Amino acid sequence: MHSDPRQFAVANPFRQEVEEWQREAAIVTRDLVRVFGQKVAVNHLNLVVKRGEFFGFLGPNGAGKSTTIKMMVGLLRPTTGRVWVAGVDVWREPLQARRLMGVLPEQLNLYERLTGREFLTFTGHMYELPKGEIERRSSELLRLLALEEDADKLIIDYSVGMRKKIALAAALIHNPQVLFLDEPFEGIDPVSSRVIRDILQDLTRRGTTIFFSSHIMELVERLCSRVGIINQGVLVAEGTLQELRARASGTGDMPRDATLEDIFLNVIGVRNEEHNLSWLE
Ligand SMILES: Nc1ncnc2c1ncn2[C@@H]1O[C@H](COP(=O)(O)OP(=O)(O)OP(=O)(O)O)[C@@H](O)[C@H]1O
Repeated sequence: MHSDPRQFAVANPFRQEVEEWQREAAIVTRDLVRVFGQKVAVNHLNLVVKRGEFFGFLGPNGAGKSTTIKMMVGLLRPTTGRVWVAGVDVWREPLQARRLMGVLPEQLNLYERLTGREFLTFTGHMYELPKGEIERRSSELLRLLALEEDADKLIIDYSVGMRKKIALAAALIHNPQVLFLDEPFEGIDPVSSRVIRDILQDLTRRGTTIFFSSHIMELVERLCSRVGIINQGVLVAEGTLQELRARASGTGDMPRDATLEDIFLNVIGVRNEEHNLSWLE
């Protein structure tokens, strides 16, 4: 181990090259670890997400998805390891990193006593956007996300889906380079779900990188250019859907037209067994 970075620079002749691809990538994690007591929630995660990718992050309940996202966005300090977003070290230059990213966390931390519109205005000011621009972007986001009618209602009176949508609007208002979304479609109705999908696809076409976690396999299959699967804190598969399919069918376990759900269940080791309650006759 090289604890002194200068020592590392001398010892590692590839350092410059490494730093170059780090700058070019949208997200890089190196040996990311998070331990809670005896529990290793994330175990030496090494991941590279390229700019403009729509990356789906999958895993069963408790696999480590939210913990990973929290470490990536600066909400939870890693036990060890490092994270770069758009070339910026998230834990060494947190303010600079925050400007480049939009975040929809799992647990929404909203200002309940503000109206939806006030919350967007507040967020826009935080990112030092000009007043006129904040108004323009807020109105457009509220209209697109069908929140116009409730824009002047307090957030405390919003439904689960409305809260998610206003949080998403706040994550988008500064036009971030990298967007982190933890379960963005949970609690969202089909109409808004379609709108959000369209917005996200448009964003990636314009070069935004999206890293999102979801349990909705069909959506991930439809939207994502690449997928990572985490199980018990370990990244167990990663690639395009075609690559994952080819790998799985190469082992003889999967048909060539396997769905993402088939691949997911196979990778995390769920066999095709009957699941019945013994006491139901
Ligand atoms: N603050 C915490 N204190 C202790 N343990 C935690 C804490 N946060 C997460 N964990 C544990 O870390 C593991 C990973 O949790 P995490 O929330 O990252 O999973 P997840 O993949 O997002 O799950 P889900 O799909 O259910 O949201 C779990 O075992 C969880 O109990």
